[in-house]
Amino acid sequence: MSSGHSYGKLFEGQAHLYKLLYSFLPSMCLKWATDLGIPTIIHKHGKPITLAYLLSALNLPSSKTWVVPRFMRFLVHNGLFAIVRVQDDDGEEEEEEEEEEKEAYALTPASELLVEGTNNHSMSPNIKSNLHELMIGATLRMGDWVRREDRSVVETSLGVSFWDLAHSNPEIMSAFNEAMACDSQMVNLALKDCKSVFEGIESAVDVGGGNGATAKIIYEAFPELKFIVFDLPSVVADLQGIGNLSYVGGDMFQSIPQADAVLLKVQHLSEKLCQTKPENNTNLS
Ligand SMILES: C[S@@+](CC[C@H](N)C(=O)[O-])C[C@H]1O[C@@H](n2cnc3c(N)ncnc32)[C@H](O)[C@@H]1O
Repeated sequence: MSSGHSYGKLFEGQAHLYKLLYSFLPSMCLKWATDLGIPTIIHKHGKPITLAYLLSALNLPSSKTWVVPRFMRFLVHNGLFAIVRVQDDDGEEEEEEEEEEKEAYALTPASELLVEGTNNHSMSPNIKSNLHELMIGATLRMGDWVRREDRSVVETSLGVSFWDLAHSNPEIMSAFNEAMACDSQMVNLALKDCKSVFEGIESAVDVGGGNGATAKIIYEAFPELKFIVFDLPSVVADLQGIGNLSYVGGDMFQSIPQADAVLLKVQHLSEKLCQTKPENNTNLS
């Protein structure tokens, strides 16, 4: 070969390529488990769930049940679930037979964060929004995006920016806001241990604060704090402040309101960066 790599190295390179090629599979299986509500099923079961119970809760066509143990094992390998041994209680009628140990699927800390309906820090809206087919479809167009003048891959893929898409499509906007809000609920957990961070501060601004989910959590803990949620005018237009919590519209790349502390939790920074030339990004450092 002209590059000079030995055949042995090229075989290793092929294995590495396959690894990169299929590295989207953990994400897709994460979406599969979230869409089917498997973390919630396990949680409601109240203990690790055997395959038989899981299949009965999922109620899939019989032609598809073979998928479940394979995907579950893959997700166990990736840390989303754990396998434990339990006494056989799979509900099948086995009269007077000795109880047998079976494998069962248990929640890990990661999948516990995907349980829906029982706590206020479920991350499943985040999974659904970030792995939405429109977003995944857009990332497939990165090659086209760099060849064109489009500001973002979403624009290359869909013809409009993500924000224009979201503002004209209530379903996308609400999925996005839910994703951001559930991520913000994690602040609740952090605040329990880190209250000192806000002590001694009289005012704060949450830049790109969305619908104020993070702000409300902090405001509840520190009602004396003058808290501004700063976001695009179209985002905050219909939002009502309360007490010391207020909403201000504007463009963070032009200016932001004065405050003692600035919060910047903008998960889609890459999207934003794709829309902003590097010399304008110094504000973000
Ligand atoms: C990923 S969301 C984060 C929302 C919130 N910080 C949270 O964590 O839940 C990014 C936010 O930045 C806002 N945003 C985008 N461009 C902005 C700009 N130029 N000025 C102010 N806010 C902007 C968006 O409207 C959106 O609400």
